[in-house]
Amino acid sequence: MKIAVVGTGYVGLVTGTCFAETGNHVTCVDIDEKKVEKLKNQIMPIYEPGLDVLFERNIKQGRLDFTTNLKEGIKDAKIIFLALPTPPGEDGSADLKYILKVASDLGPILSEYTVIVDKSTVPVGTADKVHAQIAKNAKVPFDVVSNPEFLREGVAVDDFMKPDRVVIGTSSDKARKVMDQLYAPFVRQGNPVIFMDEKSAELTKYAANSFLATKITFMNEIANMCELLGADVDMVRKGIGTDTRIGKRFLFAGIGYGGSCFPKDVQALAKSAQEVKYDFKLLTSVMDVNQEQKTKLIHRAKAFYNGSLKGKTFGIWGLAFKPYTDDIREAPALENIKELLALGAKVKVYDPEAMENVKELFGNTIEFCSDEYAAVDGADALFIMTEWPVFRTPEFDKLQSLLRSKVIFDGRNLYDTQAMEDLGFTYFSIGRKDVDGK
Ligand SMILES: NC(=O)C1=CN([C@@H]2O[C@H](COP(=O)(O)OP(=O)(O)OC[C@H]3O[C@@H](n4cnc5c(N)ncnc54)[C@H](O)[C@@H]3O)[C@@H](O)[C@H]2O)C=CC1
Ligand SMILES: O=C(O)[C@H]1O[C@H](OP(=O)(O)OP(=O)(O)OC[C@H]2O[C@@H](n3ccc(=O)[nH]c3=O)[C@H](O)[C@@H]2O)[C@H](O)[C@@H](O)[C@@H]1O
Repeated sequence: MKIAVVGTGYVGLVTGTCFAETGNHVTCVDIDEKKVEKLKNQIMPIYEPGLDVLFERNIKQGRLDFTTNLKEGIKDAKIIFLALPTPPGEDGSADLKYILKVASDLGPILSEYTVIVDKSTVPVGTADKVHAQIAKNAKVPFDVVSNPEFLREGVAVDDFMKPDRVVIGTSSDKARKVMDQLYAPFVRQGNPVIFMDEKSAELTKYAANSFLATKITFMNEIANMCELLGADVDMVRKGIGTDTRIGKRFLFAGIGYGGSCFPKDVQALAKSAQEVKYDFKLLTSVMDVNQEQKTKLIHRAKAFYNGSLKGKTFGIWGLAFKPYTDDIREAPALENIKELLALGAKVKVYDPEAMENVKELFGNTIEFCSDEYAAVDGADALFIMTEWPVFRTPEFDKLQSLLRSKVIFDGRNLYDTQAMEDLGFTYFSIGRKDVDGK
């Protein structure tokens, strides 16, 4: 089948590449000329494990190509995916300007029946808006379908190729058949394609992300209680996660959720609630708690250093919002760096993948180091912000000799507290007992 994907960000690239991998011919369209030039030269603009191999194979086999020209890109396409940004507008609601612009451009250039698919995360009612926008100038029949994406960065290929479920919102039998055929290879393992109406599909996406953000936030609050009561959040996590009604995943306490989606989607759902005059109190709390959680370790550092961080040097391990990505959107590390600089501290950083993206933001106000050990050389303490595997088993001897004093603020609970006590570290983590290295 011939498919067009409009927007070659994370979702567009994974969607396009995976549909090519299952034998379709995919043309990806983007207005960013530099990006399209790179893609044409087989340069992958994002770091996503496993995607590059599929990407190169499908380009070589002639199933995946790129253009900046929408009309050329959608030629003969039976399905057009919109994988466009939906960033927060000034009031926190999802800004639909990118989607509606492409919808209005599509109207006059559709030449036969086409299924247009909202792959972006969009508020309830967007499929209707996209339909109305296209209909203004369309001369041929078409359907607009909602097909939200649930992939996670870092494991995006696996999530896309072997989804837990595929959600498709459509009230058209014709569109349903086309989508069913397209997704057949992805659900051979028996996971379902769940058909529903457009509005329910749109809300399903916000409900999923908001539920997961709430689950994490709940554990962060339990961690805060653990600290006050002397309990251990890792034990509590194991204790409740083994209950299959709760489940083991997304129960890890830390320095708050970040990324390009949880923060914006929780905010957008709260805004949608406001618009229909519903007071979604839970979401407001989730956002407030998450905000406080992000810089929690700085408060602990301030208390440890008798109120002032001025003149101190801190090493930071991890900049990306989570491991296996170079994405720094809403990464807790960024807020911590800003706060440390504002308090007069010096900052040295290392991340296996995200350094270039952070250079664009902080320039020479912080020191970028060649590896994790260089980042702690001469530092007063280490802050751990992202749980990259390389940080899990450091050479503690080396760490001890490089740090000015043996102090670690760990936002991801990477180390065993007893082991840190045995090694003589002063060790602060989340929801567990503090280790006083004296
Ligand atoms: N990043 C993720 O892991 C996930 C994102 N989503 C949702 O998918 C949507 C897209 O997200 P990302 O891929 O992260 O966005 P992104 O910001 O990385 O990429 C969007 C792309 O669209 C392009 N674009 C903008 N206007 C265009 C136009 N008129 N014509 C052609 N291309 C245009 C941009 O140049 C950019 O390359 C968002 O709604 C997001 O919430 C959903 C699931 C996962
Ligand atoms: O809509 C989206 O864009 C995507 O958002 C998330 O995926 P992603 O943002 O890639 O990353 P997650 O693995 O969900 O992690 C999000 C944040 O939560 C944090 N987190 C996650 C799990 C956990 O137990 N604790 C925790 O603090 C991570 O550190 C990270 O900052 C969802 O998991 C995807 O299903 C969804 O498609």
